Amino acid sequence: MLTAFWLSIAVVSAIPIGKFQAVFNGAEEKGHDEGNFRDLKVGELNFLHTTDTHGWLGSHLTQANYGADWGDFISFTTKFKERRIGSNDLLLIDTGDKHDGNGISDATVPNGIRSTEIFNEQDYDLLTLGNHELYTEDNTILEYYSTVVNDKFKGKYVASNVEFVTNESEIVPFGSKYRFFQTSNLRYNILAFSFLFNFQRANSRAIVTPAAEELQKDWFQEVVNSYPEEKVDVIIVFGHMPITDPEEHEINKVHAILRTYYPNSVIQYFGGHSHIRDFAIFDELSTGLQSGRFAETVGFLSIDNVRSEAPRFSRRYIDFNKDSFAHHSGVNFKKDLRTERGANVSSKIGEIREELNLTSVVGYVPRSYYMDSKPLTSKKNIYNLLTTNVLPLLKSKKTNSSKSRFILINTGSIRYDLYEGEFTKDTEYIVSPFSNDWNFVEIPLALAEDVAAYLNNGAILMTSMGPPESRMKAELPKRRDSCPFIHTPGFTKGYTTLDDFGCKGDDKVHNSELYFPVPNVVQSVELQAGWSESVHFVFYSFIQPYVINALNALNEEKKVVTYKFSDADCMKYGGKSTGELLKDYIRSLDKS
Ligand SMILES: Nc1nc2c(ncn2[C@@H]2O[C@H](COP(=O)(O)O)[C@@H](O)[C@H]2O)c(=O)[nH]1
Ligand SMILES: [Zn+2]
Ligand SMILES: [Zn+2]
Repeated sequence: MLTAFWLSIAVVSAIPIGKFQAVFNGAEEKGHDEGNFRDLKVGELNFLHTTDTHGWLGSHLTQANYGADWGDFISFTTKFKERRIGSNDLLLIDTGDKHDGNGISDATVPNGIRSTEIFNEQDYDLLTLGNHELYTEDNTILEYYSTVVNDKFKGKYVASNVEFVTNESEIVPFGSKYRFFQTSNLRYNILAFSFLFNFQRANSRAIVTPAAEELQKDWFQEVVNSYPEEKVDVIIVFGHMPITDPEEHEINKVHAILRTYYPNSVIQYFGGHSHIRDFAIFDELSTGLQSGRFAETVGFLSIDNVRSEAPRFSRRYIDFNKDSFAHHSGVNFKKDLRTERGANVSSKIGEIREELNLTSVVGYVPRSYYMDSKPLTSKKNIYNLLTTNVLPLLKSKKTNSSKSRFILINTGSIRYDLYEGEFTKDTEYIVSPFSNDWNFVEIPLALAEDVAAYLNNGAILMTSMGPPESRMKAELPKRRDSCPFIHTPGFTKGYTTLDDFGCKGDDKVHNSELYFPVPNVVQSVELQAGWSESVHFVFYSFIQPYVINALNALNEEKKVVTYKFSDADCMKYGGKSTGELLKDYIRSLDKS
């Protein structure tokens, strides 16, 4: 397999990049190439952006690159504002997905109830929701009543294309449809919108309208009438929507619509959902920033000459650690970074960890297992571990050892590498946070044996089955040249991000990570000797629609059965979750 180095990707923009490079001349910043920091270029209007934090508020305990917690982040933004911004302006923005992926958010019922208190300690100027706030009613209700209507964020929580169904079954906006305000120092007139991507799996308490459709509604026309171009300095469009979207191009459609009303305005995008660091040039007056995932990154963007015809944009991806935070906020030592409020939040996080027993040890992981920096065939690949040693441990009342069995999972159900060392209660939520039911259908082997291949070749499924970042990485081979592959003794592994401004966006030079493509689904196969009329085909309830679709498409072609598959054919299989089976496997290693 050709080794595909993961470095990130260029962006599909509406107009040939070459044109923009002339406008953004010298955009490829002259960042340092040795082991010290690439600095931030503070401008008139500055932004710090987070997205897809997924409950990672307590730092990455095993990765120093991301060793700051939410309290340190609060200290950083305070010090950064005090010491670097001066008479300019700074806006803090978040673009959703705030649980599902860490014990601090997921070890409570409902998940997020304690982590939301911590998250909301940050003084965001603009915030919104992601699809993970809409999978379950509990999460949606919690998000609405704890954050949307929280006085602290009055007017600041914007969701232009999402509505909430209240307890009284009334349909109301999920926050503000837009926000018009002036920045505190330079009094820039800001018009802000927020769009969630076209997420169609929302629970009954929320309604999502595709962004382009939403912009046809009267409310938007009224906003344009109230705030015509001459009254607006900058339009901010922030939301849980990828900045680079090679499949749906949703953000490009939004941009084209806004440009018909605001042809000469600066439009600044902040995106999320695909879990990558990214920066895109949309046109001479418009760029987009995306700031990774899991509190590994604070995205920085500045705009200078805001009111001119040639605004200048600068971006930086800040590693979420105290060295970076101290350096960029201009304090000499990490100890000087701490603020009282930040310190209080950090100690609250420690209390929650204790209270939720997150540090309790289940077993010991003898070696690290990776999602995509080892190939699927490697014993160090986590999907290889699951399909070989873990999924076959699944037992339930339906298990019939005389029957062949397939167990299929979507690779997006695994959220993080499994590192060598203690497997704690937190590890289960980090690696496999979704509490999915196991369902099954009893089908002929002739159909069962082709389902995985079908699901792995269906491009349409890319957007909702695989790990979020893999959707973009899979596009890698079609992109422009990648960045130099860095392997320098003493450097730590981390991100080297290729974006529309080149390869020097990361605030530190890191050794590059290898990347190997990840399919949409993987499966364990247990074929019993002898011919068995039918097999048990077991799968996550989350992917049931895709399994039914695959069976009917395959049967259309192979004519194995004379009926169409539907939900009625799917039965509960039962048994332990993948996270629990993984714990059982790790415990068994201790005994051997
Ligand atoms: N097996 C499950 N996979 C799930 C579930 N909810 C989400 N997912 C996976 O996550 C991505 C979306 O994650 P995001 O952070 O990019 O929004 C999705 O495409 C699935 O692959 C679940 O309940 N079970
Ligand atoms: Zn996410
Ligand atoms: Zn998302």
